[in-house]
Amino acid sequence: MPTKRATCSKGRTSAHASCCVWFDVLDDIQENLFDGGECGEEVHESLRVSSSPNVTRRFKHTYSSHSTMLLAFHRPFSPRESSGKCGLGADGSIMAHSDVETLFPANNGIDDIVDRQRPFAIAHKVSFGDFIQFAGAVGVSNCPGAPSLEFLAGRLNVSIASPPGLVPDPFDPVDKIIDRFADAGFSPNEIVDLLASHTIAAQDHVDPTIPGTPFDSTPGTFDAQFFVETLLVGQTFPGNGSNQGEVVSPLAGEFRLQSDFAIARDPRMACEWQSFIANHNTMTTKFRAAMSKMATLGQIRGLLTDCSDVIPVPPTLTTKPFLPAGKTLKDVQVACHASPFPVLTAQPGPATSVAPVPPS
Ligand code: HEM
Ligand SMILES: [Mn+2]
Repeated sequence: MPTKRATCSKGRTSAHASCCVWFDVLDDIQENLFDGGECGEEVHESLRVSSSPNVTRRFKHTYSSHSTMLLAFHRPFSPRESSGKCGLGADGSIMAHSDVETLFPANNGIDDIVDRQRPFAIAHKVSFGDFIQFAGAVGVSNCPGAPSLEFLAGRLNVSIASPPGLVPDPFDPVDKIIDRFADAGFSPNEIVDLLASHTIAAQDHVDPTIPGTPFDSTPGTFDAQFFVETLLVGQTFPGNGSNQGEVVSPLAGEFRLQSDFAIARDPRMACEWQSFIANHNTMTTKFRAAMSKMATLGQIRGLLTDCSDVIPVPPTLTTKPFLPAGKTLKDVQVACHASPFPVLTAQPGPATSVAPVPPS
């Protein structure tokens, strides 16, 4: 029997009438937080994405997945254990308690986005916890190649500030990172799944002299380049030399986190890492699943309403993973020995440098 869909603003429909408010939030943030929501189709194929404010920045300024991670690590106190009073977990505490949580070193750079998001949540009378997840899903949907993320609404606007030290730092040893994620219920492979996010990411604070330095040559595209380029032999620092949590990168203008370098080569995770290079669909499917899991930590799924039909469908990816110009297979430090390294075409021409992501 066909169920009747609720009609929301501008004739859009949702399975649940209570989801209609999110179409209005969508319009507002695409226009006023994401610069019109155009995640530049022009971005998707180029390492020279820098001339327009691109999706990486938007992603950061709307998402800060580290806030989600932070929330995720509230896990030890589930709603049940805390007598149902506080919706701990993905509860929006970073927005309600930004005075405390954005000071944690691992949340470096998150304060500005939290401050920019908060008024939207208040204006639309939605909870901080819901808003953070929604903005993340909408931000990702602006990136070509990304999955359309699940979005469930209904987190209470009640939270307590997180204790420090729960979110991993880029200089943490792999064992410690695995432990932190395990505390939140994530397997080593799921860490890799979540790290697909670093394909649309840049650093501002590890080396503050070169803000906007991306982790792969295509920070405007949700592709597998991050998984390719982290396996290349490192050569130079893009900025002023070695910083805590930084190791040499293979391309001028590209930044490499020590944690990404180490996880890519760790025998527990190397095959998951390599598998995404040849299979974009696996990468996005697993990223979506891990993000759903993270977004509902500390929540009871059955008490939330599925508003995923409000999230836009991301543009499709038209590129395939490649070896950056000047690189050959010999430059790849293959770390998975269970399956052959995928065949990649090399970008023609001389080596080029990766353009920084401009501040918005
Ligand atoms: C393995 C643990 C992780 C470590 C050690 C780590 C570390 C970092 C660091 C140091 C930065 C640069 C921050 C700055 O200087 O501004 C960064 C950026 C970023 N990370 Fe992670 N990360 C981890 C996992 C994750 C996860 C699980 C997600 C999302 C699911 C994520 C999403 C991002 C994004 C989107 C950015 C880019 C922000 C921007 O473009 O400005 N990271 N990460
Ligand atoms: Mn990319």
